[in-house]
Amino acid sequence: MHLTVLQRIKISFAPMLILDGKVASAAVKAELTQQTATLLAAGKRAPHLAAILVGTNGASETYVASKVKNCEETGFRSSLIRFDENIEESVLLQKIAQLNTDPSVDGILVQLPLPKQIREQKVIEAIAPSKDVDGFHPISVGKLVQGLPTFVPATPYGIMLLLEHFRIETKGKHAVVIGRSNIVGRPMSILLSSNLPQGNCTVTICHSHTPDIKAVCAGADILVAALGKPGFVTADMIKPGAVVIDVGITRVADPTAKKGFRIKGDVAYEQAAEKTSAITPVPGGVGLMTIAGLLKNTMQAYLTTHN
Ligand SMILES: NC(=O)C1=CN([C@@H]2O[C@H](COP(=O)(O)OP(=O)(O)OC[C@H]3O[C@@H](n4cnc5c(N)ncnc54)[C@H](OP(=O)(O)O)[C@@H]3O)[C@@H](O)[C@H]2O)C=CC1
Ligand SMILES: Nc1nc(=O)c2c([nH]1)NC[C@@H]1CN(c3ccc(C(=O)N[C@@H](CCC(=O)O)C(=O)O)cc3)C=[N+]21
Repeated sequence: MHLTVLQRIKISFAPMLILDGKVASAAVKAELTQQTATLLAAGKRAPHLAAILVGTNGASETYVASKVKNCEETGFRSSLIRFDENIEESVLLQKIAQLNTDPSVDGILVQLPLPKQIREQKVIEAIAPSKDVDGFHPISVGKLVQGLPTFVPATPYGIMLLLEHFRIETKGKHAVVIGRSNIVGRPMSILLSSNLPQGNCTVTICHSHTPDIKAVCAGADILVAALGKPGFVTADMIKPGAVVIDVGITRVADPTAKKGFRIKGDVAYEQAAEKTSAITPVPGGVGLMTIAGLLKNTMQAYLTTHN
């Protein structure tokens, strides 16, 4: 059934809320910009993020460029270190070792995915945990699981910040996370089940072996889709009034679009939105919060070594 916006407002308790990543990330960035200005006024240096990009993957280029731009907007220093697609693993590990001991660098990020000849796990474990602003190092993950202060992976961290910004009540709710990757689904499930203000959910985590995933999702008060299958979540999988967080970012060819592609989320937005109480748009939702989470981690890395 297709309803106009006005009809929807009339039949629901409250109008559907768009969880706008532009608005929430701007609030996070404004706070960080203020903090940086205070540091500079006190004669201290700005936080410094070093981002490493291997090869010329189009999407990775876009994300890293955006991270660097956001650093600049916040008054942070950033260094973009580029390597050829064919570099040897040892060269990358050597660079990381150098950044680990460079006192002018607070955070180190190696953009994933990496080319085949490089073992991702080796790279993740080479980063000093004190500079691990992606939160992918096993020490960071272990602390997260134990509920200890640490760097939280930027995407789930950004989602927690988004929920906080829009004052979404999570306590006692049933959250379903689709996807169990180390960078999104798994840490997301840990945060939602933690006793943080935006946690205290009962969490179900789904993956490619989950039977009857539609029914599981339809039981969710909070549904996080992070599987990378455009339009996977359809209206029949949504409990009326649910909060839906769409993490998916897939480039789908579209000759009518300016760049020749369009970005699609994991949720069939139009049909889903009619049933939700709140939903994130793609683009303009979780992606922007990921960058906000990364910037917050970089400030935290700076403060722990400068205070
Ligand atoms: N907005 C942002 O800031 C970010 C967006 N992303 C996007 O989020 C999406 C997920 O990323 P990422 O976690 O890295 O992806 P991965 O490919 O690493 O993980 C996908 C997960 O989804 C599960 N999955 C795949 N197909 C199905 C299915 N049909 N039913 C149930 N589960 C399924 C997989 O299960 P199994 O483990 O069994 O294979 C896996 O656990 C991508 O679109 C990515 O581009 C990623 C990072 C940041
Ligand atoms: N070491 C590492 N850390 C990461 O955090 C990491 C990574 N590797 N590899 C890839 C994923 C993906 N990711 C995104 C970041 C920003 C947007 C983003 O800014 N999205 C905007 C724009 C989207 C666009 O125009 O492409 C939006 O959704 O509105 C999206 C996705 C970080 N990741």
